Amino acid sequence: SHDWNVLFPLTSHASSPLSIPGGTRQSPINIQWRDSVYDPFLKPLKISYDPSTCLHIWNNGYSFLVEFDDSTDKSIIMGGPLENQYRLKQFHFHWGAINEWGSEHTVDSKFYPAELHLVHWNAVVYPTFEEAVMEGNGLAVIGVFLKLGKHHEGLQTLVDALPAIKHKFDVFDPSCLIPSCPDYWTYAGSLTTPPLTESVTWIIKKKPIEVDENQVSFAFRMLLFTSDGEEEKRMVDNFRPLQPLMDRTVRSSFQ
Ligand SMILES: NS(=O)(=O)c1c(F)cccc1F
Ligand SMILES: [Zn+2]
Repeated sequence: SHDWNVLFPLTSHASSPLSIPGGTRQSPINIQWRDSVYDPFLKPLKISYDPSTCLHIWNNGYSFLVEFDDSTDKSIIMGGPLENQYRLKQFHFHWGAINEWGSEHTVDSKFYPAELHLVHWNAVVYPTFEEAVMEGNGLAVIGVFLKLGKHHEGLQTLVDALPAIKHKFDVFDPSCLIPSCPDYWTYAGSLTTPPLTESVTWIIKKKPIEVDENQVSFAFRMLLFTSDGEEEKRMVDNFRPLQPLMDRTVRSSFQ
């Protein structure tokens, strides 16, 4: 796994004291189910995505991501622990070389073979994604665990596009990758890749989605970290090590 625990000489913005990685709210973390605190004031998460905002899928050398047109409020989430609505920018996955590990977050120290992150930014308060990345309430990421089980139709659409990685999509509705069970945990955290800024309200769904062996192994593990012509390095184990909980409480939307 990549250890992004490197300290960056990040410029601090006069407008907002930037929390440097190695700070007090880093991600991912282990979610100890019995230590999570039910918060009755947490609202249900409201998700409304417009499939036509889907742009393309590409390999950024660290994961593969599907990017969305975030120039309007067509694909947004609101409610849950969030004070504003947040715009969908992209989703990506983290996975392991084998099915024993791969997720970034763990539940009672259990790893899942992969984890989906749907990245949203607070376009109500900040003019650009890049600025939101630097602010404590700038981002909201929905985390969904993947476990091995039956074939997942929605994911297959993505898997089919992977070989031709720079793939133009016409439409894709990422809500098909989110379990219908409304239960989630939430905590204040950070990006798990550079710049590791402490700007993420994490919303981790309690229920995993099921995908079959081939979808995880063929799809994710055929991707490469390297570009054409370089000596091939399979893209696996692209997850950050667990970070200390420090002075944080994980809240649950369920009892
Ligand atoms: N892994 S993560 O969801 O924290 C993440 C990234 F990888 C990249 C950009 C934003 C972001 F939020
Ligand atoms: Zn991620």
